[in-house]
Amino acid sequence: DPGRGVENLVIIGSGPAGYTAAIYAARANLKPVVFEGYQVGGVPGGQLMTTTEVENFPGFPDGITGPDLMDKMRKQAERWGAELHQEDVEFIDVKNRPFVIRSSDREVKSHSVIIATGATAKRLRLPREEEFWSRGISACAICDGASPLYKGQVLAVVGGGDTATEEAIYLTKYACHVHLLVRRDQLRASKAMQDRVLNNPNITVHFNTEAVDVVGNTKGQMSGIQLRRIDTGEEKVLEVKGLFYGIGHTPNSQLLQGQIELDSSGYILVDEGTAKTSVDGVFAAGDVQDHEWRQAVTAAGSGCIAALSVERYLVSNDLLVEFHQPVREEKKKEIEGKDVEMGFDITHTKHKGQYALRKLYHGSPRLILVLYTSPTCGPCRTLKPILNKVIDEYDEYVHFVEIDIEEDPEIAEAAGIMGTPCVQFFKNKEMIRTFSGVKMKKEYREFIESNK
Ligand SMILES: Cc1cc2nc3c(=O)[nH]c(=O)nc-3n(C[C@H](O)[C@H](O)[C@H](O)COP(=O)(O)OP(=O)(O)OC[C@H]3O[C@@H](n4cnc5c(N)ncnc54)[C@H](O)[C@@H]3O)c2cc1C
Repeated sequence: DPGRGVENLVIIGSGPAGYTAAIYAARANLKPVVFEGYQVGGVPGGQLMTTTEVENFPGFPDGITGPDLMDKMRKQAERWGAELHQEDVEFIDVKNRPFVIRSSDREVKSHSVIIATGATAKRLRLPREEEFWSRGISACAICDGASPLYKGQVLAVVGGGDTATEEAIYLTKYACHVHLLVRRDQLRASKAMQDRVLNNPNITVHFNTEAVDVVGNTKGQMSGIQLRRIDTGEEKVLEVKGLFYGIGHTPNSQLLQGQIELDSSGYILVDEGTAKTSVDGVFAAGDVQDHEWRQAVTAAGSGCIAALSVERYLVSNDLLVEFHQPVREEKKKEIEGKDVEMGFDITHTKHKGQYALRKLYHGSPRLILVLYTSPTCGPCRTLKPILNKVIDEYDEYVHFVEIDIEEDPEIAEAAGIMGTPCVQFFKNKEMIRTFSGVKMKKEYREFIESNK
């Protein structure tokens, strides 16, 4: 209990900036408390959880997937004693001291704060966007591209920058053709990405074109996009089965509005070359204060600067309480592929693969929770430990099966899975509820509680 109930440092965010700050601060024995986020500003691990290969982060000559890189950063922060909570910060007061930071589950007082909340993908706000969200419209090609809904179909991506071009190229792995819809008469993406898109026969680029709305068929499925030419005003329907957004990001600084200085777009203002915000003791790192470079390595670098600045700040204000880490408990083993190969046993609660699902579907007297995942889906990695915890609480009441939709595509298709992660509950051979995406722990708990 350093400082009698007041922490040295709270870090908000768990992208490269947040975890790097956590590693440095934990190594300096500050025992930082990290709010990793959960839903409001993106998943724990941040934006790299939504990408496949990261080929420009130093130290990985053969590249590394975004989720693997973030797993490593998280483990490194945990190893040095950072206290991690997968919760969104809902309220912060940096006008009074000590600062107060509150999530759904706890309130923490702290002498210093690092804001590393990154940025969130923008939406187009089309009239029928909500109706088709996750049922045809997605903001994450990497998470949803492999789903049966999009495989072998004609798809569209909106945007003209690096995100949109990367998504269009990625989707050609699964789609039969990809249309790239660009409002301007040119691409904003880097020259290398432009060349890859323009030379790809499976991508058609539509310049001066905007999406006006989504079109559905009589079965309620998405069947196309209403397009408008910016230059002529001409409208037409482009037949596609999926629409992916790649139109940039909004800084996650809403929590700080009215408390520290932000620029007109909402980016946190810091003194040039430092992590110092307009409030002494509050520091900012990563994309939430950087609209220019927006890279994993620059975010990590600024996280390092922020943590070192916090240490100096605490020392110079005589606030630092050193904390020496206790030995940590070993973590519970998660299910692995080999558990499946070792044979099916209905007395076990956790299973994997279609064989186990079929056996349980026909033979389990319990509520069955099926988690559909895909290998490149970052949010799936966020959800797994959360579900694991909830399943442990209801051990004898539920059976759990994980289905990888790339390994078992026919199961995913039969179940109508349109994106990952997706959770379905079955009881007495009937599907009784679907949860798409990552939900709050309490939503799964409440559903199990009332249906166990
Ligand atoms: C598709 C894609 C591919 C990319 N590929 C590369 C690449 O190859 N190389 C590269 O260098 N960069 C790449 N980038 C850019 C890179 O991901 C970002 O620059 C970097 O992740 C920014 O890190 P960050 O720590 O500032 O924020 P983020 O990664 O955005 O993380 C923000 C964190 O804050 C948390 N958060 C937000 N609000 C709250 C709240 N209220 N309470 C608690 N937590 C909160 C979120 O949950 C998240 O954990 C890519 C980005 C995208 C979208």
